[in-house]
Amino acid sequence: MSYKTEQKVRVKVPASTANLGPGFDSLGMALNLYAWIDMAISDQTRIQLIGDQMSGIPTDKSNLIYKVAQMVFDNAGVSHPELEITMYSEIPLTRGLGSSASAIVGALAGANALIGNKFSTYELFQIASRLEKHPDNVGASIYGGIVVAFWDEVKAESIRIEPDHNLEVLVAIPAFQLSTEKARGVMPQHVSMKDAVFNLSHSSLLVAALSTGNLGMIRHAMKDRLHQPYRATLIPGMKTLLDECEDHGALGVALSGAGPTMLALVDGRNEKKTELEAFLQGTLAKEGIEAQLLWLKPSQDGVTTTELQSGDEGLLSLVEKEVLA
Ligand SMILES: Nc1ncnc2c1ncn2[C@@H]1O[C@H](COP(=O)(O)OP(=O)(O)OP(=O)(O)O)[C@@H](O)[C@H]1O
Ligand SMILES: N[C@@H](CCO)C(=O)O
Repeated sequence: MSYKTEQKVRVKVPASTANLGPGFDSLGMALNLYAWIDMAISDQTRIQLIGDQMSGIPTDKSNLIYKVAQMVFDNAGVSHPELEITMYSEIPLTRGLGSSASAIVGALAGANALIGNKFSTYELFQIASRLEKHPDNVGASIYGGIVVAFWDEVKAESIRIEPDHNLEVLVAIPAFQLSTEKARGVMPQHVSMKDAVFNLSHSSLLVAALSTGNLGMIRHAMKDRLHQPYRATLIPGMKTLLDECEDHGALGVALSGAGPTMLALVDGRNEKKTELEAFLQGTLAKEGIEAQLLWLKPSQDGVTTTELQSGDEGLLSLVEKEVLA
């Protein structure tokens, strides 16, 4: 079988926040912070990573994006061992905003586009869930919006929910990194039936609240007993934020993904935004943690790809001119 081979593609992929509190490994929301990847089949592999977020990421064939792209080609039965890859990302690395999912999804979409989109979006979601081992971040980065999903180690299924147009997101991104591996390592192997029921009822209610635009219900629903109490030992100040953010204007608060970023959902019409900012930053500062605050929105768009023409400007030039959008 032969495929139309594109020369060069550009992928834009959103960041994501996983869990939203009780929806451990099953709820994700795409955020309007993005990574871009240019990918082309080449005669020699060259990997260029642009920007501060990329520091420490390898630029040889051990790079995750290169490896995931090769997996797509192998699955399709084609061989393109040499690739030219350029990536620029606004998504902070290893902070709980889905940087690894953005790399996996971006690589899958880019490589798939180069071979004429042999795989459907659903098939890419299956591969991405298998690679990431949970579908929440990758689902949001692929489909955009809010994604409810499961992965049972054989297949993944998901439904997208449209985020309420008043929903805004304030994130506090600590200066330190926390790997998902480490944050999963502090969780117990078994939980009580009581805690399991607590989470399934709260997660179900949260999904219903988000689906119906019942923003007032979020403060009751966004509570978790499966992972946050354990992970709070890794992030000083987290327990205070979980207990008190709602008194300072948040609709609800959670650890973003595996952390260390803290995330507050906010009604855009709320007048206590400055108070919430001060509370988040002040609480972390009291523990000696420097944190960057960012106001974000849910990203309606999931991953997108465009075919580049020979005259199109490269990512580096667009980043330097600050016109990348
Ligand atoms: N652009 C990239 N290229 C190659 N590897 C990357 C890239 N982005 C992330 N990674 C890999 O993913 C790791 C971070 O994944 P990890 O799951 O620990 O955090 P995260 O994805 O940022 O947060 P979370 O999964 O909690 O939302 C990095 O240390 C790096 O190994
Ligand atoms: N659901 C995952 C997201 C982080 O990758 C976790 O909380 O470990």
